[in-house]
Amino acid sequence: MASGDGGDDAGVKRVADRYLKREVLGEGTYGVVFKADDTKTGNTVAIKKIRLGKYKEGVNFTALREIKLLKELKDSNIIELIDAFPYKGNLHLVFEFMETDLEAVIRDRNIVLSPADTKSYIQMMLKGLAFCHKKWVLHRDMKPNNLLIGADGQLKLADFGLARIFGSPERNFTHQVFARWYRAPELLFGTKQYGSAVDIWAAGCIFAELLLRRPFLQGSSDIDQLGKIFAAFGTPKSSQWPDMVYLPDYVEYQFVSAPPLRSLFPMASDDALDLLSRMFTYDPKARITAQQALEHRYFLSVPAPTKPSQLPRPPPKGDSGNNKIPDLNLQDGPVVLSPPRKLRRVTAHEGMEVHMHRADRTEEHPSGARHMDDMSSQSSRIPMSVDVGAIFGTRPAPRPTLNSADKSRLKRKLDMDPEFGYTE
Ligand SMILES: Nc1ncnc2c1ncn2[C@@H]1O[C@H](COP(=O)(O)OP(=O)(O)OP(=O)(O)O)[C@@H](O)[C@H]1O
Repeated sequence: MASGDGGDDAGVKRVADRYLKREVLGEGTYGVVFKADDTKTGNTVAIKKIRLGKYKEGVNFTALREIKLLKELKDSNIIELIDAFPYKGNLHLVFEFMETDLEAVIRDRNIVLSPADTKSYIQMMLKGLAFCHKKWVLHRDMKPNNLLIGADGQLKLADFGLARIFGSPERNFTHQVFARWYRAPELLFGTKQYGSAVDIWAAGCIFAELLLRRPFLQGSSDIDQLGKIFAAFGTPKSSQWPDMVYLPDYVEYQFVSAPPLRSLFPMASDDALDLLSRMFTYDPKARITAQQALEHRYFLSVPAPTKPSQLPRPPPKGDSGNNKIPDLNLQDGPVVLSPPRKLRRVTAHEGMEVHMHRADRTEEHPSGARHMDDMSSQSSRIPMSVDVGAIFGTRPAPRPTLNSADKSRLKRKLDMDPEFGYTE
């Protein structure tokens, strides 16, 4: 039981005269989440207690106004934000309670997902995205554990808009590294001006993960993430993505051609592959939108999506052993696994990498936007031989081979990113 909110002793605590706080459900990027009873409605809710920290000053103004907007986002595929209030120095966000999430579905080895089940989950995800994008709200942190599943089987997007309001104040190693796997290439190239296409890329990664039953592109650093993307889809040509060369962290990679998508997803239908390729379009301006994706023939062709109430689901969280994190080396061959949340064993080296990335990425918020004209268009050539097999995580990603000129040009990158080694 988390402490410090309510007035009473051990056991149930009352929060803001309305909620009876029960057990802690977990801790995420923004703070602790606990289960509670809403005495006003009799419903079970999940309360996210956000440590305001350095955002204390601003939260009363901008953040609370934005949160008010989030409360108005009501859709059957979005987690409802029921209430929001500051309490004892923390902001409390009250959400409808959900039994499980897509991460638990993907990694549950007892669950067999039929093509119709996958289609149903993807359709619900895209419906939620399309609704929010229509209202100009981005998610920015799409990943399987942010797709919650209710007792009725409905999948709902959680944490919508929070990344924009709060940034990633407490993003630690675990949260940073797994969020990376879903990052769009424009974000990895350091764009400051991004749009709903970043959510579509992430949604494509989640689609792929449902098909493969393991994370698709498991980069160990931002550069390695790009390497994994290029190994899967080929290096982008400027004809495919004309604005790419203007992005702040753009570097030119040695050309790698794309393997057939079919070779990466041998079991997927042609329609599924076509939709995937449109979600993984490099140029964010040309990437399919959520609404267009919903109109794609994948959703019109057989099999029809499974009804949510008939979808296979793991037992509700908190039931025996369901929350155990498997003890796995992520790069050791194909495993049924989605990003584990509470992987605490971090080597000093990995911790250092995260620290460096955090420092490097502090200006991600749109308020720090630089105009494209201000951005350096100088590029460095990184000869890089990428190995398609590496994207399956069966062996480490190949090291790029650099000559001395490359080395000095890339010194800054190497300083930032100890994972990015090189060989003579
Ligand atoms: N509405 C909800 N209903 C039930 N459980 C929830 C709800 N929201 C969050 N949880 C659970 O609370 C825990 C913490 O969730 P939170 O969203 O803060 O972080 P996370 O999803 O684990 O990681 P991240 O912050 O990186 O997204 C998780 O176990 C999550 O499943």
